[in-house]
Amino acid sequence: MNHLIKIENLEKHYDGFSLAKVNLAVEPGTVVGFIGSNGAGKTTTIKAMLGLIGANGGSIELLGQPVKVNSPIIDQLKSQIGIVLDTCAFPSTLRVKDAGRLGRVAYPQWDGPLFEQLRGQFCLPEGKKISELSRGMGMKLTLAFALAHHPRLLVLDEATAGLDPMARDEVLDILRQFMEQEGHGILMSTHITSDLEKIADKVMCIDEGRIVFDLDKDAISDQAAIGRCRKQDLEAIAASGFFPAGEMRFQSHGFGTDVLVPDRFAFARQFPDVALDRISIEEYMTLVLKGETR
Ligand SMILES: Nc1ncnc2c1ncn2[C@@H]1O[C@H](COP(=O)(O)OP(=O)(O)OP(=O)(O)O)[C@@H](O)[C@H]1O
Repeated sequence: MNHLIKIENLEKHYDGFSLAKVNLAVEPGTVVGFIGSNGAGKTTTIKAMLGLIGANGGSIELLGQPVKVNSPIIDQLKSQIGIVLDTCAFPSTLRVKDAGRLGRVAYPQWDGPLFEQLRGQFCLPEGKKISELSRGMGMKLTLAFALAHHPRLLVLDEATAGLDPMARDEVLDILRQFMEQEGHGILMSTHITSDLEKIADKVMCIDEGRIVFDLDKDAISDQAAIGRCRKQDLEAIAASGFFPAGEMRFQSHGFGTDVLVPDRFAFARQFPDVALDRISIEEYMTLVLKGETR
């Protein structure tokens, strides 16, 4: 199968920060959520992937083509990739309707009626200047622009940040429609992990420039859990050898200790008296990034 995105061993060094051999893949038919704390390396990965900044090592393939910084191949691929970065990409003096004109010039397969439909759906007045749009409206305009040239791949960096909950649901519906078409895929970086609960197939987490987990969402939503432990439960679990040494992750709080349980079924067989709750992506990430280990 041809990957839409295939990054292997990507390295990028800044003063005080490095991307350390990042691997990332997006296959056709999948939505990959890319999460991590502020400054973890999401935007750096995305920019290097799109050839907007140079990399110090590794390989990048977009739609099966090798990519390097400023490579002309990016221009050729541009028509097949919709990009929404975390800022509105249009000059501030432009009006909303001018964005449609730009699209017509930039993309041979530009779909004016689709742009108009999305503009209406997103309540973007055609006469408004870009400088007069709210942050959320700017993101909606960029998304409409990205979708109206019928890309196969969407790359979204914090694209739903700044949108109210109803607008986010609307955008997620549009992304679902986009995914109904064969061969399409999305890479979306976000801090709003509840959006990923609704739409992602895979979730990748980066921390200090390293990928710390790369999982099918079902491995979190269906397979994993939080064990709600008392002190004596924690000791019994630690002593049992259920988790290899150093791989039990937990966080203590006033009411007891939460343990990250990767396989709820195996855990329940061995510790039937420990209460298990479903785990959200956010809780999973917090336990991996902030939990103690034993
Ligand atoms: N042009 C640059 N020069 C030097 N350091 C940079 C540059 N761009 C980013 N960095 C550093 O790289 C690190 C990763 O930043 P990046 O923007 O990739 O994080 P992020 O995961 O997207 O964060 P956020 O969630 O806050 O958007 C940070 O420490 C940042 O300061």
